Amino acid sequence: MTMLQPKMVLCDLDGTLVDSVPDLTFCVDAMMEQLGRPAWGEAAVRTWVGNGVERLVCRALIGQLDGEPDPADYALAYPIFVALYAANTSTRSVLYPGVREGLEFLRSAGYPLGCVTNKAAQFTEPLLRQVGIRDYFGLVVSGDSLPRKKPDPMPLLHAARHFGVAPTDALMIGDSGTDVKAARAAGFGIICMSYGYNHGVDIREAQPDAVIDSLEELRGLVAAQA
Ligand SMILES: O=C(O)COP(=O)(O)O
Ligand SMILES: [Mg+2]
Repeated sequence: MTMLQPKMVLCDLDGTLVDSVPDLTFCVDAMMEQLGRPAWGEAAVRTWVGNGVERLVCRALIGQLDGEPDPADYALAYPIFVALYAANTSTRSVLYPGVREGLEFLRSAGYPLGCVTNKAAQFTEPLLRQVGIRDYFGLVVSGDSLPRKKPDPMPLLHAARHFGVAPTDALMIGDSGTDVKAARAAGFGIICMSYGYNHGVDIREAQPDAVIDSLEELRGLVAAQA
């Protein structure tokens, strides 16, 4: 692959920068326990992350990716989950290896950086601060910051406008088909991490422009800003 020369880089959060599944699993399982129902464990929860907190709660209630829970079950479960995750946003969550080095490289190479996640803002901001990477980002767009979230292109296009960059000059780094769809719809380039959450499916099937194993590999893929 030839060196990319974007003018802005946006990073997804869960499964790209932070392995948040240990906290999300703890909260899903504690919620299920409070509801008097069996826990799911990390392997199941890992396949359910990526479309925001509401969908995660729905999936835990029905035990699968697609479909809707009973509205009364959801009304009971959602506030329980939110309270649990507010108290366990970063207790067990860690940066993936190479993330800090990758962000350092992008910053020193002169890129405006944004974080675009489907996680609700009340959790995104503390998580970024608590894992020590909030200051890399000139803009953070959460799942509830705008009327539509990924896979809609809206949050990506909002970030491009914010930084005054044409979508065709923008690069998204993600881990899921949701990120690939949003990037394609926005006209961005898209590189995916091999290690993230994509509902148990190999991200190569979504055909991003490249798949990498560590954010540090960006050194060999994107050029410094002129
Ligand atoms: O599903 C979520 O809450 C967040 O997922 P994302 O950071 O990968 O967009
Ligand atoms: Mg993700």
